[in-house]
Amino acid sequence: VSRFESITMAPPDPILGVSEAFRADTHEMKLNLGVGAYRTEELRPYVLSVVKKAENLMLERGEFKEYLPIEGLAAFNKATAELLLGADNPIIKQQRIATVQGLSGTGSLRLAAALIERYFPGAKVLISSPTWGNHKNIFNDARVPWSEYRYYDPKTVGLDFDGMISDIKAAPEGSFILLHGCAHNPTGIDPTPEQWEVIADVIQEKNHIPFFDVAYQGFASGSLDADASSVRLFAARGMELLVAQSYSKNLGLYAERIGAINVVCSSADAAARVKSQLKRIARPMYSNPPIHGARIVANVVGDPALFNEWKEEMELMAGRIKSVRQKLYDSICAKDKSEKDWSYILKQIGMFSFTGLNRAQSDNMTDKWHVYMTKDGRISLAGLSAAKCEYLADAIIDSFY
Ligand SMILES: Cc1ncc(COP(=O)(O)O)c(CNOCC(=O)O)c1O
Repeated sequence: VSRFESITMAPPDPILGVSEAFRADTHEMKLNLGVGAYRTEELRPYVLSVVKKAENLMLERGEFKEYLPIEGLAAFNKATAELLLGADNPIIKQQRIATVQGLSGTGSLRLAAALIERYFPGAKVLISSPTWGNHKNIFNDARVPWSEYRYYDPKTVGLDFDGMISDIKAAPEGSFILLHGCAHNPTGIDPTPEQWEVIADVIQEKNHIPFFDVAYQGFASGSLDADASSVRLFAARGMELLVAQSYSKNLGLYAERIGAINVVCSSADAAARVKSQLKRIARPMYSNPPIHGARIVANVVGDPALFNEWKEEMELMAGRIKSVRQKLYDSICAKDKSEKDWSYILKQIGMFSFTGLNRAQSDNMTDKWHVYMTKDGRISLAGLSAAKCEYLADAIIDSFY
């Protein structure tokens, strides 16, 4: 008998498991709207041309593969903080931001969770209901207690703003409030600028600590600055805050695992101490981060021509998703004879659309129509081509009624 007899089979991941089921399906019309990864109109993965150019540059230079410092590549850390806050943000000159390169967004969130567990015993993290499937796992494994704030209103397929505010108000003083900087996953529903102001007010009032998860900067609207406006609003108020970043989507560096954790502090001295403890957490966890993705980001941002080309490519990606969102909406409206108002599909932003389909209806999408999506009704528009919108509209209408 094996010594590992007590280890049971783990269930498939709610998001990544969808792709496994998709691959096993042999139906010719199958459609993978599960994982949040960008696809071209031909439904193929996309390596940005600026990434290829940067990699060619790096190959020509023949760079070393020595260990990075625990905190990562300095040029990357500088670039990522400037992208987030704006290069001319006084916080950067005042050295009030602690930036540590992390293993993409997930690893950066995990470093922050470990810091909270170690230095804020008993503090809770409030996460949106619903939220990205891995948030709960990250805080559970880091032994950080969490609870949910209301976010999605199924009646309006919109934001339950009053519920969100009252839950944040009701949380114990000094809680961490996890906020999606832009392109909320899975709902695609973002607060308006006015609502962000109120969210900042209540967080300041209750002495909470804002904790942003920024996984789609530039990818949601096509503009790096617009997509960082929520974070910059809080920073401009002089609030201390945490921000996890990821370059998986906006630079297409998914498997390179490149991101960062940023902690904006009220003084340079506090930032230095926070950075030193983030390093102390990272060292026994993975010692130091991978260099390739960090160099790509540093090279793209560091070269004005490449930086501009990257911005154009982000607008292209965001643009394709916006147009396929519009085409899906038009296809549904053309087919659906009921009075149902589907405009929520247009109001949502970013890679995902929350269709409002419940679990049974989502199952029908897969079982009958071979459309693969997460069971919460989320579809990744990045995996949809204009050519497939009619078919998807038929599937959605069939599943809804
Ligand atoms: C809100 C959020 N935070 C963090 C991340 C972290 O991504 P990564 O660790 O790749 O940077 C992601 C990426 N999710 O993409 C997979 C999916 O939802 O289908 C994310 O959506």
